[in-house]
Amino acid sequence: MKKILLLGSGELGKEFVISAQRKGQHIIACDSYAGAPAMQVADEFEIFDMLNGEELERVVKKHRPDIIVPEIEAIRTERLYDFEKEGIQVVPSARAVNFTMNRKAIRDLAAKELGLKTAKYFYAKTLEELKEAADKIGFPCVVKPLMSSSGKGQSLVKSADELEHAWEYGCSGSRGDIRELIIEEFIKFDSEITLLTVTQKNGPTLFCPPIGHVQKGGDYRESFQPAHIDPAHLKEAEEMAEKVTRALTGAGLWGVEFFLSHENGVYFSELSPRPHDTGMVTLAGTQNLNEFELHLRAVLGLPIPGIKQERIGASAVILSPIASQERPQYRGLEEVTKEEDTYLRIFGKPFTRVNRRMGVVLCYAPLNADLDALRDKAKRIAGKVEVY
Ligand SMILES: Nc1ncnc2c1ncn2[C@@H]1O[C@H](COP(=O)(O)OP(=O)(O)OP(=O)(O)O)[C@@H](O)[C@H]1O
Ligand SMILES: NCC(=O)N[C@@H]1O[C@H](COP(=O)([O-])[O-])[C@@H](O)[C@H]1O
Ligand SMILES: [Mg+2]
Repeated sequence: MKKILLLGSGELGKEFVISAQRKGQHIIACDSYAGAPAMQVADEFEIFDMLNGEELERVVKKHRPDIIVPEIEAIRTERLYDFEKEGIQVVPSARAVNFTMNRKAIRDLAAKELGLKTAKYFYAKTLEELKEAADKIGFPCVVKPLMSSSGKGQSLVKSADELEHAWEYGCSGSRGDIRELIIEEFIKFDSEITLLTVTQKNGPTLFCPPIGHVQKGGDYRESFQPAHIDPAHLKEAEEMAEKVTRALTGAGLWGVEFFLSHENGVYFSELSPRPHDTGMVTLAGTQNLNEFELHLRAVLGLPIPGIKQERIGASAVILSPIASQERPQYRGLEEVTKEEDTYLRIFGKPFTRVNRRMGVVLCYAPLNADLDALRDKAKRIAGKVEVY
């Protein structure tokens, strides 16, 4: 049995804990608030600010875990190098977690060192620098904080007079104390995918069938598997995923994000060194092993005999329309449960924010079924669940 310290306890962590406990592991779930989803199913929990290095060290010293599994980006990741030196396994590696928490580190590694194709980009430390960069990139362009996730602080800028707002919005949506943004060329992609990639301690890098997804405001709304893409594009994406995960080092499951364009090919966007929100579609049984089980096996160095697509699947999110400190309630459970081949996962978050993701609807069908119809079904059913 291993002692696993989970840093971040959202919906993705909750599923990971369930997989880990089913294999007899002991989990301490951490987050900044009480009653977080993964804490509800873990063996122990700790509530503290994971961006605070001293606090992080205190918790690591207290529990002496064998393995640290980061579940979010907002962690004092520099400290992870020390823990790794002391012999604790950091997942997938301290380097991977440290590089991916800041868009600058991962983007420069991918574009400059590894030569992967990405959107053109610049960094800006002031509004003036942002304006100069926008001049070079043109409109529309995308502005994001260097440190954020789930679309926080992100804006699509259509003209120069929107830059000031994008600057303010980006700075306010930034985690931590740095005031620096990335400005990117807007890629007119035809589709986007997440390529779940598994790096192993003893074994080759494995790929899941590609997951297609749709985002709104930088946050995922629906995903489906398999995405039907050009085999040449898939091959290119797999090669890029292999390169970037090798450069970041370590064992685990990664969500590697790409934009696909018929005209311009494959662009690397970014990656998570952990299960991906769009990968929740694998909870519909689309594969023999879902993304959380794959992550766990890779982390523990257990064999993965192969990844097989068993059926097609679609996920659609349930967002909160309200902001409240009260425990949320849900209407429409009968509406969902009367549907065939459908699962509902309410994450159990103890309070709401506007547009906070509270649950997901998962639908599946045989491999030869119509994927578009399945996507519509998942969205229709998710629309029947009301958070209040
Ligand atoms: N340069 C771009 N051109 C076109 N669309 C973009 C660009 N950058 C981001 N987007 C859109 O915004 C979405 C979110 O962007 P990105 O993945 O960089 O943000 P994020 O906050 O890290 O999201 P998450 O943490 O949920 O993965 C992308 O999936 C894509 O739909
Ligand atoms: N795109 C990253 C992502 O989906 N992360 C997932 O969302 C949780 C935070 O949710 P919250 O903001 O509702 O607390 C995280 O803990 C993780 O499970
Ligand atoms: Mg993303």
